[in-house]
Amino acid sequence: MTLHIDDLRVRHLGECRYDSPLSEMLTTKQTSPHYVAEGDRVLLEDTVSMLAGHDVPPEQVPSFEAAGPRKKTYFDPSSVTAGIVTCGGLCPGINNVIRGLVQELAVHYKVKRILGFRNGLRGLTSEYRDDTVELTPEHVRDIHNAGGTILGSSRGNQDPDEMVDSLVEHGVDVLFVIGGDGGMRAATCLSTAIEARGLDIAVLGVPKTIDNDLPFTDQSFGFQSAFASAMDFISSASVEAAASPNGVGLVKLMGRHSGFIAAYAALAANGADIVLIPEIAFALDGPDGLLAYVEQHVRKKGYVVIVLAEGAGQDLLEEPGLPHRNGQATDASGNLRLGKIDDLLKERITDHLTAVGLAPTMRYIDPSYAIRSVVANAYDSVYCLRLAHAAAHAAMAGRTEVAVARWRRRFVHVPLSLMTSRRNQVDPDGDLWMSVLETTCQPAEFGVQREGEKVPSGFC
Ligand SMILES: Nc1ncnc2c1ncn2[C@@H]1O[C@H](COP(=O)(O)OP(=O)(O)OP(=O)(O)O)[C@@H](O)[C@H]1O
Ligand SMILES: O=P(O)(O)OC[C@H]1O[C@](O)(CO)[C@@H](O)[C@@H]1O
Ligand SMILES: [Mg+2]
Repeated sequence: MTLHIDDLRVRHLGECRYDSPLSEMLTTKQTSPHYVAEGDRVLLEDTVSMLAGHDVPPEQVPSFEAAGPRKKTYFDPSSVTAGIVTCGGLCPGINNVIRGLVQELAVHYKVKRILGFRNGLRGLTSEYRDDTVELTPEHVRDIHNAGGTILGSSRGNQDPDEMVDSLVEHGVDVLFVIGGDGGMRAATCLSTAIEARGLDIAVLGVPKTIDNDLPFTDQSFGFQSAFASAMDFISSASVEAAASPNGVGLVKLMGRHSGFIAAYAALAANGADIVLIPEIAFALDGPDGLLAYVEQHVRKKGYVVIVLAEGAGQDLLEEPGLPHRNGQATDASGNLRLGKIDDLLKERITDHLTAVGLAPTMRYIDPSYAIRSVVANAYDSVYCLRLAHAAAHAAMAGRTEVAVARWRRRFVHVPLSLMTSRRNQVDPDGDLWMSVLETTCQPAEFGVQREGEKVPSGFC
């Protein structure tokens, strides 16, 4: 997808006319390796060859608006009511973001009021819109010490107009939506409905997902805490498998369409022999298939450790996502329910190893929600706080239909249209997957050949 600078432009509600309470801090600020001055932009691409591909002057090269405080604000802070909503699956650090928003808005901007809508976007429907919670610095002082979200979350679709009615009823001027891809889509719908009614309400997204599947952000908050937690389960599976006759350690991790948690956790644990992710198809049978490789491993090493992303190998299940597998084809938000690839692998590996005289001891671990309900680690805590600051500044400056993100280590404004334009996935030709292959020594693919390519039989 080739992007033009216009694709990266951010919507403004209007001219910034009020002196920002932070303006004094900004008087001497200039762009440096550690700061991007107001008005400067952050490049989308970062290699010489990619930049050389654009035959345009530097100011037209695709770039993001830099995040951060402005000298002037669009809103008069003292008259602002802010709303916060958290939606979708849990993710470490949501409370940190809520806390950071409340502190920045209350302490520095001294906004009039901050409302938390409860239980996700459901909290903006007519039925639940009065079940709000007033958020103050005192209220949020210690919430970063707990996982989850103090506001609650949910899945399920809501009518944008009904949600806008709730914002109007509560006099909300800026709404912060902390959500994943679905949440960012919902924020876009809300913003469209707000614009259609000619209302002056800013909608800001703070991208949240342990799957790290949102684009145009280096990594999403909470991802690091989640894969650090997943790492411990891989280590446990390795210990168990190594101590068992023909041990098979199988760890299933979250990751519907993107295998980042599996890849990073496996690298962190550095004890996995095989990593299977949704982005790379694999065959079970045949001389280059997964089962033959597992057998070879168990014969040579005595055990094998497999890290499996939940969305991997869905094509191997007869009817992926169909009702009989999980009761319903999709969840309340329309996300496809996945087939149980872990069940298939357990069965096929056990059958295969038994047939070749290596009856296995299966050590299966599904940490499931345990990795996303943890408290944010120190890195994520800092990251969440800084994202919250960036979101508060963007809102007060009248930016709307935009998400805050960290891009190549700088904080930037990403139009929601871009945030929802594609999915971030592990690139089979990228250096992350190369590191996984170097670490596990597994072949680049199991029995599935790309056109005109010979499948290598492994590095080690
Ligand atoms: N395409 C869409 N258009 C409008 N709203 C949507 C859309 N998809 C999801 N939503 C809304 O966004 C909310 C969150 O979506 P979803 O449950 O998919 O989680 P998410 O934000 O993607 O988070 P995660 O994937 O990390 O769990 C849902 O309650 C739903 O109302
Ligand atoms: O059971 P829930 O809450 O729908 O969440 C499950 C999904 O949420 C995620 O954590 C994030 O979308 C996925 O990895 C996982 O499949
Ligand atoms: Mg999602």
